[in-house]
Amino acid sequence: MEQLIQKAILVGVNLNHQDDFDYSMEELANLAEACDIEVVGVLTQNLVKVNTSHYIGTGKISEVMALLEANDGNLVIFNDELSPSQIRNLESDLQCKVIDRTVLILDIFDQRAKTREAQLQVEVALLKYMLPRLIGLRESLGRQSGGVGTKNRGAGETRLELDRRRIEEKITALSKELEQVVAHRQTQRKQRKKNDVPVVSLVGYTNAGKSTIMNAMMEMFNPSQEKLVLEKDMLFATLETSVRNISLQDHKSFLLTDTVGFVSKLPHHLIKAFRSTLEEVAEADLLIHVVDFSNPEYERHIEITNQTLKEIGITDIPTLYAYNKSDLTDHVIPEVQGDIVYMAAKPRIGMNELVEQIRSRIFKDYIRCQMIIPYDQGSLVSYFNQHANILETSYEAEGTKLDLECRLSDYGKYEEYVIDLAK
Ligand SMILES: Nc1nc2c(ncn2[C@@H]2O[C@H](COP(=O)(O)OP(=O)(O)OP(=O)(O)O)[C@@H](O)[C@H]2O)c(=O)[nH]1
Ligand SMILES: [Mg+2]
Repeated sequence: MEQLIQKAILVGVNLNHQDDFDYSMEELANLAEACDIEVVGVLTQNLVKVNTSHYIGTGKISEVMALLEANDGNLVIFNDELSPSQIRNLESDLQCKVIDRTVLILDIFDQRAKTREAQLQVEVALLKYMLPRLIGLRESLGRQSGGVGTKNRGAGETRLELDRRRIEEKITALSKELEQVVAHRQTQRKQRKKNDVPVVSLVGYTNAGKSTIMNAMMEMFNPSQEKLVLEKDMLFATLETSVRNISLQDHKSFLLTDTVGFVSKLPHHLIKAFRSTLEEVAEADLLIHVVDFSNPEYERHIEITNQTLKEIGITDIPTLYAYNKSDLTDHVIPEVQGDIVYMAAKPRIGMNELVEQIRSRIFKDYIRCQMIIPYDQGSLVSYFNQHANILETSYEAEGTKLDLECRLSDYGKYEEYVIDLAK
């Protein structure tokens, strides 16, 4: 473990006046903070085209150097992914460690990953990020030793070739292990699917309040049964998908999943690595897109989240928007406007409204009917008591008479006992 306090200069290039540039620099500072790095200076440059050798213009290099010296900095963080040769050139000119946004995000994920699956996913992403950088290094060594082509391998080159092979083998081994973990989870998921319970997934930008909503729901509908999930004021508090059963008062139930949040410029390898985690989301019947409505940039967050969802192939799942943290705004809460619920999960305002909106969207396949269940089928009555909304129970000569709302599939199964459809 490195004990040295990291003091960083952030460097950003604003290519052709991107309107989200300032915001992405602010976010870079938050990412650094999440890695326990102190930001001691920021430098930006407007460019029409990046400088292939150093990313920033060579004139700017001395400015970075001056900032490093003046602030005792020992690290430079670039807002965009750098090529292997750019990192090399910058490090040799600046005489200090240079990293990019991608490494920062990978590092946060690496620190936070707790389950084996998340750890494997992050490790694969890290190795995949390293691989081309290693090859870049090999190319430069090859050039130095004057070797061209593959016949004339220098000693250094061979070693790197070995390193490269080792990394590739490791990626293969880890990917295999990951596949097994994923297969296991898929079996569990299939099992759940068979039970015919709707799945609702919380999605959204990191720190929007997804885990807080999950916990609030559990408090309301699943008090003692299962563990709460971690909610914390930091980026990427949640990395693994948790699934909890939410059973409403009328015994209609659904599964609620909480998962990793998104951020702009999420490294491609990472999105790919987390695809299996996000498969849960892909199979949801309803998405709750959680938005930090108190964040001035909330519209941008919505856009980035939708874009990321699209990248993992999620486009046509009905979506409800939870405009969370509205307690920090002037907006009246709770309020429902179409697909938007203005609410605040932390002080528990608008939770009932949110649940009502979920309910009206996912329990469409319920049917109201009356049944008479013979007295020798007592277990069926208790089944319905647990899995249906019983509106009235009375005892007739032929059996127990239930006026109930039950799942269509149960209705089909026990149609022989139905005496009347909805009144
Ligand atoms: N004021 C206020 N704070 C909230 C509200 N909901 C959540 N928070 C706080 O916001 C922070 C982030 O909440 P989380 O639930 O961890 O957010 P998340 O979306 O799960 O974040 P990641 O797991 O990092 O993607 C925590 O400090 C919460 O206490 C709210 O309605 N109002
Ligand atoms: Mg969370």
